[in-house]
Amino acid sequence: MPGGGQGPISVNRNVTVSAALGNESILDFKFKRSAVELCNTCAVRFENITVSNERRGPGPGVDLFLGRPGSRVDYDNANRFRAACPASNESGAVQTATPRSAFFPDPTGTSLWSIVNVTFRSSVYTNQLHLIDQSNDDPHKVQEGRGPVGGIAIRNRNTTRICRSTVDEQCLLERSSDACVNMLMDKMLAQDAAAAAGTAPRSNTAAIAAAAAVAGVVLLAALVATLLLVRRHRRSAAQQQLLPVAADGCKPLGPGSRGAQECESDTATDRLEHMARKQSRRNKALEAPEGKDEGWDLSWTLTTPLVPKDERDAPIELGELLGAGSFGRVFKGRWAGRDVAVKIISHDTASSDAVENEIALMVGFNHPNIVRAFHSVTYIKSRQHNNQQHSISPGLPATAADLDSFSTSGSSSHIRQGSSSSQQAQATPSGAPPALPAVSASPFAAAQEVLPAWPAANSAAAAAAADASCSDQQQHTAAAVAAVEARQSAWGEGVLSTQESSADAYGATCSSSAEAALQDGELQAAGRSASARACRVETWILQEYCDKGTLDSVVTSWEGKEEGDARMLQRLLLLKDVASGLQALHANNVVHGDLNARNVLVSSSSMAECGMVAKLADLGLSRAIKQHKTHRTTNTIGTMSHMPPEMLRYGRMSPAGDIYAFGISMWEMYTGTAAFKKLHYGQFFEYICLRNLRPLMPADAPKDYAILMESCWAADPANRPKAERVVECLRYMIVERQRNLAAAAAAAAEDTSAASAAMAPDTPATGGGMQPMFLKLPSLLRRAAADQASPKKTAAAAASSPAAPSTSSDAVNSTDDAARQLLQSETGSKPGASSPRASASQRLSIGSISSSRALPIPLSVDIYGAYSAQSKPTGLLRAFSAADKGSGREQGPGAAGATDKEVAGEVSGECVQQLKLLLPQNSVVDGVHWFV
Ligand SMILES: Nc1ncnc2c1ncn2[C@@H]1O[C@H](COP(=O)(O)OP(=O)(O)OP(=O)(O)O)[C@@H](O)[C@H]1O
Repeated sequence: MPGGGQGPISVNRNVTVSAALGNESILDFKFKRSAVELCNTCAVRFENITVSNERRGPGPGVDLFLGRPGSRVDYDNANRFRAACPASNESGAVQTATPRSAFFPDPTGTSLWSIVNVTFRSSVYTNQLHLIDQSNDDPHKVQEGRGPVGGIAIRNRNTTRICRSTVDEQCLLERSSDACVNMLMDKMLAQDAAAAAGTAPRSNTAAIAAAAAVAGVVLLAALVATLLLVRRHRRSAAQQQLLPVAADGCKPLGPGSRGAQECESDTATDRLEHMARKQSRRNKALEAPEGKDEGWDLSWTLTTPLVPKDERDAPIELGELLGAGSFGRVFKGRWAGRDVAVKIISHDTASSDAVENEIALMVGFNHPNIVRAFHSVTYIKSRQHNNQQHSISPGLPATAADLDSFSTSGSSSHIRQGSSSSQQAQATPSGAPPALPAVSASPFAAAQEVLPAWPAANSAAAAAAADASCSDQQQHTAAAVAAVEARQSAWGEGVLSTQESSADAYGATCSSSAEAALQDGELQAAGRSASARACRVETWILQEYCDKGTLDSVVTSWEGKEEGDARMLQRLLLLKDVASGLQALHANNVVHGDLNARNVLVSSSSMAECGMVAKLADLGLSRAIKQHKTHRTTNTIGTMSHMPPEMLRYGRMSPAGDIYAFGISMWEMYTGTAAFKKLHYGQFFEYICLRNLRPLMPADAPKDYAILMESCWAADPANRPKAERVVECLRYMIVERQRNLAAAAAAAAEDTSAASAAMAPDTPATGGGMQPMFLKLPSLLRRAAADQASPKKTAAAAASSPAAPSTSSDAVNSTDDAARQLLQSETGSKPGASSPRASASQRLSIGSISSSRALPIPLSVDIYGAYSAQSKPTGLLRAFSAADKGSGREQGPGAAGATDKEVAGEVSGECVQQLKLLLPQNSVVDGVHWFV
C-alpha cells in the first residue's frame, strides 16, 4: 500500500485474488481510497473471498481502485461488506434501477438478484441482498481530482452484501446505519484479530502435528513436480525430433526450461507466432489435405482460442458470394454449426504480412463491435503446380470459386452471384486451392440463423464462458497487437499488393527452398526471402457472418423514411457501436486506419435495442502504434474522403485520425450521402488541409449531433475527443432520445403520469437511500438554443451572415464562397446553417425528486452537451426546493432557499460534467435552473 504522499500503485495487467471455496478468507482493503490505479481495460477479480472495505459512504465498495477506461472489478462468489446498503426492501429497486455496465455481457439485460438468508461466520443473516448477476459502472473513482476519464465497471456474481439489516435494531435507533455497520465490522475484525492471536501459542502436540502435515504436503508436492518434469522432458524430446532447431527463432529447450518448446525470447509476439506455427504443424499432422493432389499445400493456420479444438477441424460449406473487395472475395459459409463469412484472398508471399496483420487483429480481438475471425488457413501452391500454367482471370485473384476442381459433390453453380457490392464479384473458375478438410460446396438455405450476439445474452453459461476466457482473451489481444507491431517494424508497412501486381507474380516459380520453408509454416520468413516472394498463396479467413451487410447499405435503406427521434436513436446506437469498437482498438494501441461506413458491418441482434449491432471490419490497413507514441507515419492508402488533414499532409496515422473519420461517417450517416463526392483526388489537400473545409450539416440537424461531429473532425488532432469520450457523449444522446420516445409514447396514450416519469431522472423518485441521484440535463444547449431562437430566427441570422464561420476550431474558411457552394450542393444546406450555439441564459425544469429522508441528499447533476471549447458555459447551477417554487425566489442567483453551485470554468471540453450538491434535509427538489 502506498504511504502518505505517494501516488497510487499501478496495476498494469489483470489480477485475480481468490481463496479456496469454503474458506472464510477476508481481504481487508483497510478503507484506503484510490490506492491502486488500474490500467486501461485491466481487470481485477476477487473469487471466493470476503472483501471488507468502504463503510463510510455510498458506493459499491471498490474505493481502493482508481479506474481507467475499460477497467473492471469482478466479485465472483464473494461476501462483501457494504455500509450503505439500502434496507432490504429497497435493495431490489436500487439494483434494478442501476443500469448494467456496458463492459459486461448483456449490457441491456436486467440485473438478477434476490433477497436471501445467508450464513456467514456461523451467524444467519436474514434478508441479505444476493447479487446473482449484476453489473454497473462506477464513474466516481476517476472524478475525484482526475476528471471523468473513465471509471470502473463492477460485476457481482453470486455475491452477497452484508447490509444495514444485518445490524442490531437497537443500534439503528441510536445511531446511523453507517455507524452501526462500522461497529459491526470493527467487532468482527477485532474478533478475527483476537482469534489469530489466540492461536499463536500452540501446544507441542499441535505443533508436531502441524509440522508432520506440512512435511507430508512438501513430500507430495515434490513427487508431483518430479512426475511433471519427467513428462515434460519426454514431450520435449519427442518435439525436438519433430522440429527443426531454430527454424522459427524458437528452439526446443531442455527439461529445466519453462516449456519444452518455448521461444528463447518470451515476447508476446513470439508467443503468438509460435502458437500459430505449433498449430499449423499440428493441423498438418492431423489433416492430410484432400486437395494435395491438386497442387496446394496447407501452410499456416490460426484459430482463436475461443473456438474449441473439435470445432476447428469442422468442414466448411461455401454458399453465395457476398461481395468482393480490392483484395479478395467473400462468400457466405457454414462452419462448425455457425454461419460464417469466408474471405478468400489471393496474394503472393511478399504481401503476406498485410494479410497476417488483418488476421492477427481479427483473431486477437474478441469484442462485440469488432468483426471476429474464428479461423484462417493459408495454402501455398506447390512448386510442381506453380510451374504449370493456370488460367488466372486478369484483375481477379484466383479463388476457391472453382469448387469443381476439388469438391467431391460441389458444382460451381452452387456459388451464386450474391448481393455483391462490387462489379468485380464473379464466380470465375480458376486455379483453386484444395478444400479445407472436408470442404463441400453443397448449397444451403440463404436465410440461416444469425450468429447470436456476443456474448449470448441472459445465458449464464455463456457469460461464465466469456468471463473465464476474458483474461486469456486480453492476453491474446495483446499478443496479436504485439505481433502486428513487430511485423510492421521488421517488415515495413506490409501493404497488400493490389491484385494486378499479385497476378503478375502468380506465374513465377516458387523456389524449392522457399517452398520447403512455406510448407514448414514459415510464411513470413519465406515472404522475406526474395526467392520466395513470387510464391502464390491463398488465404481463407473465416469471419463471423454479418447478415445486414455494411453500415453503408443499412443507412441507404433508410432513405426516404421519416426522420425523427426513433431514427436518430437507431443511428446513435449504431454509432456508439462503432465508437466502442474504436475504443477497444485504441485501448490496445491499434489504429483502424480506414474507417468508413463501408468498412463497418451490421448483424441482427435480438439483444440490441435497435435490433442490430455494428462491428468494425476490414482491419487490413490497421496498424499498431508503439506505446507512448501519438502516431505513426505510413504510406498506406485508405479512403480519401475520410482522411484527416495530418494524414493527407504528412501521412500521420493516429487514433485521432480514426476519430476524424468517425466525424465524417457521422455526417454521412445523417445525410445519407457520401462526403466530398464532388471533389476529385487532387482537390482534397487544398480543401481539407489548406481551406479547412468540412461538409455542411443541414440546418435542421440536432445540435448535440452537430457538436459532437464537429469536435471529431477538428483540424488539430489534439482537439478531437478520445474514443471513450465519444462513446460517453453518444450514451447521453441516446438516453435523451429514449426519454423523448418514452414521453411521446406515454403522452400518446394520454398517460400523463407515465409521461412525467419518462422525463424524470433515472433514479427512483423515492430517495434511493444514500445513492447519489443523477439528474441528467440532456441537450442543455440544444434546448436552450431552441428556447432562445426560433428556427426562423436561426435561419434568418444564418442567412444574414452567409460567410459566418462555424464556431468550432476548424471553421469553414469564410472567404471561399466557391468551395462553400460546392460542399453545400452536396446536401442542399444553407450557408452558415451548421453549428448554431446556445448563447443566453437557460432555465430547465427536469421533473421532481422528493425525499422524506431526514438526511442530506447527495445530488449529482450531469451537465451534458458542453464538449466544444467554444460552447463552454459558465454560470450557476441551482437546485431549489418546492417551497421556493413559484415564489419568485428561485429566479435569480443568490435567491434565498436555493442551493447554488458555481460552475464557471468547470465545464470545458467535455461532454459531461458532474457536479455534486448537498441538498438540505427533507428537500423536495422540483427543478434545476441553469443561469449563464
Ligand atoms: N463478415 C461478413 N459478413 C457479411 N458480409 C461480409 C462480411 N465480410 C465482407 N462482407 C461483404 O463482402 C464485401 C467485400 O468485403 P471485403 O472486406 O473483401 O471488401 P471491402 O471492404 O468491400 O473492400 P476493400 O477490402 O477493398 O476495402 C463487403 O462489402 C460486404 O458486403
